[in-house]
Amino acid sequence: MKLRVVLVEPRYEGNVGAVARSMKNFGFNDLVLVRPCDIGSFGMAMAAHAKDILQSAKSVDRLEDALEGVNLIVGTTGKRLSRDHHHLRLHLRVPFLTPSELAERLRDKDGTVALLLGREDWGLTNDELMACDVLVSIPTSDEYPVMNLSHAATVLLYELGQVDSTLEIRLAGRDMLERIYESTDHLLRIINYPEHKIRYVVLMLRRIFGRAELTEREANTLLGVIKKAIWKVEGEEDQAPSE
Ligand SMILES: C[S@@+](CC[C@H](N)C(=O)[O-])C[C@H]1O[C@@H](n2cnc3c(N)ncnc32)[C@H](O)[C@@H]1O
Repeated sequence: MKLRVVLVEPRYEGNVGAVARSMKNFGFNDLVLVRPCDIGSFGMAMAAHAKDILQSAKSVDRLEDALEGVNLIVGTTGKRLSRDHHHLRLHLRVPFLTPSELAERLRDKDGTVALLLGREDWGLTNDELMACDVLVSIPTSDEYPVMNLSHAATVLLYELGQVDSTLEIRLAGRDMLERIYESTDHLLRIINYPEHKIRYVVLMLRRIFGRAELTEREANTLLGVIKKAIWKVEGEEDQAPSE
């Protein structure tokens, strides 16, 4: 398992430096910053012996660019009991894990996992959280659940640093998953599935497959089955006598 830490619009250079330091402490080095604040001497000082990670961090304008080549997107939040998050949990059934549960799930998996950490003031938006395959929340006190960005990163990196990846099973790439969703959409259309339900079914598939952490082999098999069904329906349409 390879880990990419993605900080979304960090506002304080000290936090960015402290995250870089923790990354090096636990053996990670892939840091991507989405529209970050300027990072000057204070940020560098906070990075201490991890200045190299800060210097090689990639800055991008769009979250999508930070997720290039990623197999699994993990979102983080301290606000786990709000109504909005209940919505995410109940309706979309995005799994809500503790850091050690996440580490357990990633054991023996091969692929790139993006760990998304949010803004110091707002965290991650609901749309950003909804785009995640898995959500993680560090169990903290109900009285004050929200941690400092770099402290939260440290707890998560500690757990992910313990993940044993000796027997690696390759996770499906997101491009392969996108092909499954597109093909399913196409298949539903050609069998005249009710138009208004198609979007919902495809969204549901996204959630199910997001939770399932499909391997490359499983995704390939599924795509093969869907393609075969499309081919069959289209073949029969071609052969049907015209009216
Ligand atoms: C200061 S917090 C964001 C505060 C914002 N008001 C909120 O509640 O989302 C900054 C980031 O730290 C991480 N974070 C803070 N507390 C956390 C917790 N208990 N579990 C997981 N991540 C946490 C999340 O990435 C969050 O977006």
